[in-house]
Amino acid sequence: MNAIIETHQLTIRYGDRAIASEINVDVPAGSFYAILGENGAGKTTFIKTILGQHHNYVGNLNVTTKSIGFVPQFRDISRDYPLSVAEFVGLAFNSGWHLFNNRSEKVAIHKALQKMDLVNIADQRLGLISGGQRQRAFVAQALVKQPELLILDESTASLDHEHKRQLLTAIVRLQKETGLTVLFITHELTLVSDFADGFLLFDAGNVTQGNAQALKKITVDMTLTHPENEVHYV
Ligand SMILES: Nc1ncnc2c1ncn2[C@@H]1O[C@H](COP(=O)(O)OP(=O)(O)OP(=O)(O)O)[C@@H](O)[C@H]1O
Repeated sequence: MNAIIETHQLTIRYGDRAIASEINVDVPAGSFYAILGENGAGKTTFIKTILGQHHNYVGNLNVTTKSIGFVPQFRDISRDYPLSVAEFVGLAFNSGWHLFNNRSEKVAIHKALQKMDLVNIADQRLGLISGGQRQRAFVAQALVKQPELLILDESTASLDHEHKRQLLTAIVRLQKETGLTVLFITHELTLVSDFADGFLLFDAGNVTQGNAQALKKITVDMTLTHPENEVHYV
């Protein structure tokens, strides 16, 4: 299968300091990959490099698409946030706070709302819906331009178990139906091992790649070693 992201001897730095060295990975187009690693291991910096926001690297990085939707880790939405869910999703087409969307944009917004099961609450204010619904709205905004690659940074971290699974189920359905490639940064091994086709593990400056079977094995090993909390050790 074709790789959507391929690296050869890629070393990513801040200043002179290597964050991750000699990365050799290839993520197949249409796959769902978990991006794993402890806090500070370099996951976000790798993603920024893919997004073209971080340029301090040597070696080869080949990303075959420019059509990338990104759901960042932190988004501060207060209860008095003024936009509706649909308006928020439509911001993907606008710079600043210009809220006019033309006809084809409105169709795309509606499709993205449908994909994330948000049509029924499209007119509700983003600040007043539940955390799970809000997380789906963030994903819908990233999907509105129909990206080939969707990158999610800890999008399930604040959700309860049921809503974590619901969000991942919706994303995997899209991945299978549309051929979308998904990179999912997470610390939640047990959760993601039920969904992912493979993983990239950032650990002490090295990056290893593995398939779904290897991910299951890591998950079992980690939860046996650290039964009290699977989350903090990856
Ligand atoms: N702007 C920056 N300048 C210098 N060093 C940075 C900068 N941003 C991050 N770093 C360092 O780079 C390393 C990797 O950080 P990064 O945010 O990529 O890790 P991460 O795996 O995404 O962590 P987390 O799971 O906590 O989000 C860390 O040691 C961090 O301190």
